[in-house]
Amino acid sequence: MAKLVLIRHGQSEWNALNLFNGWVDTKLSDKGIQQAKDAGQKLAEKGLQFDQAYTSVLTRAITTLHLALEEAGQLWIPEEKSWRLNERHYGALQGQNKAEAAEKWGDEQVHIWRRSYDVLPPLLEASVAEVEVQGKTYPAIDRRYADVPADELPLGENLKVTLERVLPFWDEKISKDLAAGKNVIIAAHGNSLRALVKHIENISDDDILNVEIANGQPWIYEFDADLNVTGKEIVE
Ligand SMILES: O=C(O)[C@H](O)COP(=O)(O)O
Repeated sequence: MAKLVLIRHGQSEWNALNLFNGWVDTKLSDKGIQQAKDAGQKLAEKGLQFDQAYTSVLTRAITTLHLALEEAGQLWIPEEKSWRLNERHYGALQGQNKAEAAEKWGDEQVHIWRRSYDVLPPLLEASVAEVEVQGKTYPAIDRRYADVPADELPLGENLKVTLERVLPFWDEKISKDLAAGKNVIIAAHGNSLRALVKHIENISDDDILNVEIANGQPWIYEFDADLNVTGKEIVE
């Protein structure tokens, strides 16, 4: 019986400001740091022992993984980072305030952009090199993506496209570990994890709209050797 723990990163500085993050590399807020430590504490209390960790190439997820594993006394386990576990790319919405976007385009349109399965957000223009927020600039793309084929680098993603780029990583890495009986922990993002959950639980395109994963909240799955889900717990 292999276990898989999914943790959405703790609150980021931009979550706290209600801004669309996407691929912009924001840090954890103080609250987010505490949420990540609390998650690790809860995993330790459950006696979970991990064999492999995966995370994205975004600081808020990496930091969450490290804080949680440190709290659980397992910072030493093998870990791998991949852009395939990144948050969905939020296109031209990145850096915008979610409430202001709803005032500008309407609540319904913004909800569709945020939660629908297959509607793309407004795309970022390829020429846009930086996102500027409150006088600070953040690179839209940087050298961490140097090995990603140019035609795979997104300018905006819906959940469907996010799932399509997460799936090869599930097939090549995560599912193989689980089939080998390894316990795996993944620290990633609200929407890359919703994509994974959709795949793992075979959730319909309509029903995935209502799935929300809270910051720092561990979701624990148990699998048999054929990768059927035999148990699920959301740790409050
Ligand atoms: O990218 C973001 O802003 C968040 O991590 C997820 O945002 P959402 O809840 O609006 O999809």
